[in-house]
Amino acid sequence: RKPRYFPPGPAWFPFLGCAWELRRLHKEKGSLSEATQALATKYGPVVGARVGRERIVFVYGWKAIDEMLCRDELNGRPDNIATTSRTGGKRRGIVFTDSEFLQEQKKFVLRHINEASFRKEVMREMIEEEVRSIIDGVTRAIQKNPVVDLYSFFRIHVLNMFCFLITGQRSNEHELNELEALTESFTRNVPLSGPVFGLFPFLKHICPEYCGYNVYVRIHEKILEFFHKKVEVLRDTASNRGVIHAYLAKLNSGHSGSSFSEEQLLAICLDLVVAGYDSICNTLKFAFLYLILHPDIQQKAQEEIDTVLQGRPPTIEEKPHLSYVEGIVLETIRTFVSRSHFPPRRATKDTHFNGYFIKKNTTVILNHRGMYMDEAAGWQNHEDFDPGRFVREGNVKNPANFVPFGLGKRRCVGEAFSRESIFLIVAGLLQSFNFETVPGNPVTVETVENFTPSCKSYKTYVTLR
Ligand code: HEM
Repeated sequence: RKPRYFPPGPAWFPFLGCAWELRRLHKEKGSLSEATQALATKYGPVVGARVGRERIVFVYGWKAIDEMLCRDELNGRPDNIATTSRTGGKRRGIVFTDSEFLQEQKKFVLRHINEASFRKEVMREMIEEEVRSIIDGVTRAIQKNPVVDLYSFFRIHVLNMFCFLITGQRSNEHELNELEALTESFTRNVPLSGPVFGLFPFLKHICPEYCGYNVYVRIHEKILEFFHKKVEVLRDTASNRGVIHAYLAKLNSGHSGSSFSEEQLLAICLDLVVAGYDSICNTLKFAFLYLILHPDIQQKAQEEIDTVLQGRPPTIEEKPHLSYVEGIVLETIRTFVSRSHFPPRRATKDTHFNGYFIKKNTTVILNHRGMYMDEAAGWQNHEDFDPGRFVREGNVKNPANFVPFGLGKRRCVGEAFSRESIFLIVAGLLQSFNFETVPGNPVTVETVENFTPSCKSYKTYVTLR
């Protein structure tokens, strides 16, 4: 039964709740974020629903989400079979934990990621070298055939950057291929909307293979096992870099606190790769899709790169002078995130929001679309790809209502790493090549919903500049 003062929404039917209506809207609109936008249009910015046994509140629009992001009692994460079966039946990691446990672990990881990433010369050099390797790879490929799938070039190099962040070491080709296959399988098997057995847990007992439970557990076990092997190798290696090393040092210090454990370390590695890798790769996939669709934007960025860099390779130090290229990065991130929701939240106690009652343990889902694809939130011509909206008088302007990495205690831990690595790859490739559509191969910006939003695979006609 609906609790009193629960937000308005579609009718609840026995057993399924509103699952059928959500599925219908999803099909009709083509994406989950547009489906929940349609609910907001009908019922208002805060919509109440039930799917299976879960009560869900969907929140839409900048005003409501801005308020919600800073409410501590709405900062939890769901505690259900989907969030625990990924890590041996216990809540571990960062993405799906909360309370004091999360605070202690997140503080530690954030400090080490930020130290390991762009403030450290060695990480910066590593990323710049990976960008050079992408450029070399594309240069070699187009000598044989100018039509290439750029995405396949990014993936392995971006993965190498991640492994470096986590392990402090370069990974060999065999390891990268193994992790690449695992993340590929993860993306294919874990939908954007979460696994169906998370909402209908009994399916795990009736049809564990068919409902995706077995593959879900298997794939997480394999990724954890990959990092377990890494930890064993790094345990006896003298190094002062990478999240694993810092975490092991903390465990051995005798002052680690009860939330620290080796199982938790493995879950953190899993979270970093799963939460971040696909997001960076798909943002890059969208960036080059929009660039081939807008030769004028490409040309303007190249003129800026040529004027500022005078042939030098792009570096992070030069970023403030390449505001239009940074505009491309921000505009791509805007179009990428607006195709999805924030990771689900949970009310950690009974509370009121926008005049409605939200019971403890209700799942709360915030829609990015209403924050960045809506004139009401201040985005004029929001469907257009326009990097200029982030540039004013030659400087990057980051509007206060542009928070694609979140705000407050649950803010993304990979913001700096993402922004810098995407910038270096986009600037490096634009400096070296021209990108065009392939004649006879139409491309589309339609959303494909994998674990993170993506677009259909496309090929690019690439020539050296
Ligand atoms: C384009 C790239 C990315 C975007 C747009 C993005 C966006 C986000 C957003 C919106 C959240 C949720 C914030 C919230 O719930 O309020 C989040 C959480 C998170 N992100 Fe990212 N992210 C990106 C890349 C990365 C990378 C590269 C990493 C890892 C190095 C990463 C690790 C995480 C983690 C661990 C969380 C969970 C934080 C928490 O639950 O407290 N993300 N991200």
